[in-house]
Amino acid sequence: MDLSNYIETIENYPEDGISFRDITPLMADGEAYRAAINQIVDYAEGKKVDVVCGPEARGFIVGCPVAYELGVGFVPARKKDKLPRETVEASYGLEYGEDVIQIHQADIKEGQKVLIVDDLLATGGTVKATIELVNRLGGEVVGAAFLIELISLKGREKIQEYDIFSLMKYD
Ligand SMILES: O=P(O)(O)OC[C@H]1O[C@H](OP(=O)(O)OP(=O)(O)O)[C@H](O)[C@@H]1O
Ligand SMILES: Nc1ncnc2[nH]cnc12
Repeated sequence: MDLSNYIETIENYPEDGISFRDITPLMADGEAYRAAINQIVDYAEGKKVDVVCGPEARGFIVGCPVAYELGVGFVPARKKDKLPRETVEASYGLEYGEDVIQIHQADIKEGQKVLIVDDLLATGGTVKATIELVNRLGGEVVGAAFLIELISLKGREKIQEYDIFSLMKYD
């Protein structure tokens, strides 16, 4: 199954010059969604993952079913002021704009093996900030998995010391 058939490209969204890669057609198709999740689960097998961590919002859509299939928990990295308990936070830049994400301090335990999952790797700002938070809490990042990687934005270079997996590559 060619999963790229389920990705729509919208030019000049949300800003001029951005080619937005929309994953919602893939999510809307049960077979394609399952195939994509299963490929990330296959990648994660053998890594002894204790917990999956995914950034809001699209990281939840991809990360939660991966965690469920692996039989482990899911830790949300949320945009600022959405989490009610004590948090750690990091700010970051992305392809369009900047943001702050937070993780509950209590959600990652010292020594846990953490798999980061998101829909898309662009500049790498989001995943780098997420990794930084996991590391600060004593977690060990064992990999980062994405549906889509935007090669020309070189996000991979920001996290080159980590094991990175992506299902589909675009310029
Ligand atoms: O590699 P980067 O340059 O950091 O870009 C990738 C991030 O951008 C998108 O999230 P966005 O912040 O747009 O939030 P959303 O998931 O809530 O739409 C996407 O889901 C990734 O998390
Ligand atoms: N080009 C893009 N398409 C979809 N989501 C994105 N997040 C950051 N850049 C993106």
